[in-house]
Amino acid sequence: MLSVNAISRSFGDHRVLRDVSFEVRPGRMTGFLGANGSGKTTTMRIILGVLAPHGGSVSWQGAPVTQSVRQRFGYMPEERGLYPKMKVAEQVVWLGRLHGMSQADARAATDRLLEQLELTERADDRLETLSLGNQQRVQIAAALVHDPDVLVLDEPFSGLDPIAVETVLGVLRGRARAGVPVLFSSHQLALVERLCDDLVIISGGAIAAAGAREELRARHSSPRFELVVEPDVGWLRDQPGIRVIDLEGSRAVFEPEGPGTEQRVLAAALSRGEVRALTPVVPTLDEIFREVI
Ligand SMILES: Nc1ncnc2c1ncn2[C@@H]1O[C@H](COP(=O)(O)OP(=O)(O)OP(=O)(O)O)[C@@H](O)[C@H]1O
Repeated sequence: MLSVNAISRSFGDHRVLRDVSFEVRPGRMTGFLGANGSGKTTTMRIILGVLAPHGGSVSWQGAPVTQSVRQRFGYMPEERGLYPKMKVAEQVVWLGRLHGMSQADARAATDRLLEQLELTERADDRLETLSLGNQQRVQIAAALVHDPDVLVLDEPFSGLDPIAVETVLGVLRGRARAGVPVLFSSHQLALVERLCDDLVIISGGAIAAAGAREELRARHSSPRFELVVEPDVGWLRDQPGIRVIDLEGSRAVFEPEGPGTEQRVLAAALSRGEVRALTPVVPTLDEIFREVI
């Protein structure tokens, strides 16, 4: 497990991170969310040792992260640092070699990754001749070539079309299933909602919420129900013990003020006519995000 333990960091007088702690668990995709400037990239840079924290530490498997441990991390930085004039495969092989791989192992891993990322046909093209989305896939290959123990990816899905998102997602999920902790930042909440197991939400340099996605959902949801009836649900406004959130025509969303109240509402609805649905409403990640930041 990768643990971030109470890290803090300032730039001049600007305190950018305050006591940031969270865990990235093996085999899980952890989404790192926060508004622009909230401290995601700074946190990731500290995890990778590109930047030193002013307080706190980062540990891997319970021990402080050293440079040799970091050699086994895979990082996709915000500033995409590949060489535009170098050929795609040559570049990924070279990065594998920098991580200590033999030429043959780096070549085999590169070929495998380029195939998984659907880039085999571009292997001998210079990076600058690829579309931005394809360059982004090469960045993913560069982060993964040495089969890292931990993956830290800054916005790996930005700029990818929906098909490319699925391709990259398949590759990352494969690594997670093999037991690798994967931390990735993203502003695409619908995407994060679909693909992450755990969430870390940072706001103004401090952790606003962290935990398993479903746990966070449960914690941040006040029980709400959607009721759909025939013909009209206007009578719901006069029901005691509930708060009507939204009502239009035959559909309404309400919050029961006490346990079991929704059953009384259901009985009232059935006594008036046809009930099409009474469904619990689960908050979206977008709603949770707005609530906690
Ligand atoms: N090298 C630096 N020098 C001065 N200030 C910095 C430096 N790096 C980051 N900051 C400041 O730290 C704050 C957090 O920046 P950071 O890049 O970590 O945010 P972020 O959450 O990754 O944002 P975004 O979603 O926009 O990428 C910002 O106010 C930024 O201006």
